[in-house]
Amino acid sequence: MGIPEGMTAAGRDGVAGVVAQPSRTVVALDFDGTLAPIVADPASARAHPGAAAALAALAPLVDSVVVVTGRPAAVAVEYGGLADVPGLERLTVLGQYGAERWEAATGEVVAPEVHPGVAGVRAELPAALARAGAPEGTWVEDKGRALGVHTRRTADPDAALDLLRAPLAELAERHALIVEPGRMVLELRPPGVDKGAALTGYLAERGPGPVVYAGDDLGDLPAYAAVERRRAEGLPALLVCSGPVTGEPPVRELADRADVVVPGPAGVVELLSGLAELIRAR
Ligand SMILES: O=P(O)(O)OC[C@H]1O[C@H](O[C@H]2O[C@H](CO)[C@@H](O)[C@H](O)[C@H]2O)[C@H](O)[C@@H](O)[C@@H]1O
Repeated sequence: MGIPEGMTAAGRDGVAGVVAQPSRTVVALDFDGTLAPIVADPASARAHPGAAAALAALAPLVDSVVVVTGRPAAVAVEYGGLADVPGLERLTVLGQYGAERWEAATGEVVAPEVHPGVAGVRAELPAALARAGAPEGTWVEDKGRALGVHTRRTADPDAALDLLRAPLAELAERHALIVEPGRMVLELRPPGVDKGAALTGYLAERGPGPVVYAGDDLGDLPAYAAVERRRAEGLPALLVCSGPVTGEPPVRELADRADVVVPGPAGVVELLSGLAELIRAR
């Protein structure tokens, strides 16, 4: 059975709600650290080998499945192997914290104009990193409408983050961007969107019903808050924290608010499979 022990009472209510009303249930999932194991090189990240199959088994049983990610939507689709998968014909991917939207039905990404501040940050970032003394291994991920500064491959990733936080905040602010902190990364991105707004907008489209959300990082906290608001309205919900399997500590704020902490993407895949099993067995 893929439903882990030790879930909160509210989480058990969430599971019961999903099983009672699958056709009204939205299943929302983060990508890196939740569907895809964390790896040192962001370009090498790929979904857990069982992820697409678990999603494809669950999707026809529920209202909808949506991936809500900081990645560009097209990148999550590619790294997730999520295009042209039987069972995932209705999949939605909300990328760049909700700024982009990809639908399996069209295979296209819809997104607004790139924020003008991104070009300025892109131009100034190398000099800003040099001035700040960014250690060897600091790596910039250019996501088109945002830039991520990764420290995972430096000798001391946390110290590197501490060193870079203030200079990157100053650079972002001068170009009207914000800094989104994550697991060994500081992302300079436009304000006005986050996973909470993205998920709230998506849930409003789908109507009232149970919701499952799984995430692993600070950027998932606004989505947790969106789910907690639904729960306060009396709708069943299940909050899942995908705990790190890399040796790093879990994101405490997330683990403390989750109904259950599972061991990384393998645990998420098992839980999704367990939900599908329970729905089919009802
Ligand atoms: O919202 P997510 O799907 O969780 O995306 C958040 C960021 O994830 C990626 O970085 C993280 O995963 C990398 C690959 O495992 C890892 O090397 C890095 O340390 C993590 O922070 C991605 O590179 C970013 O673009 C996403 O915004």
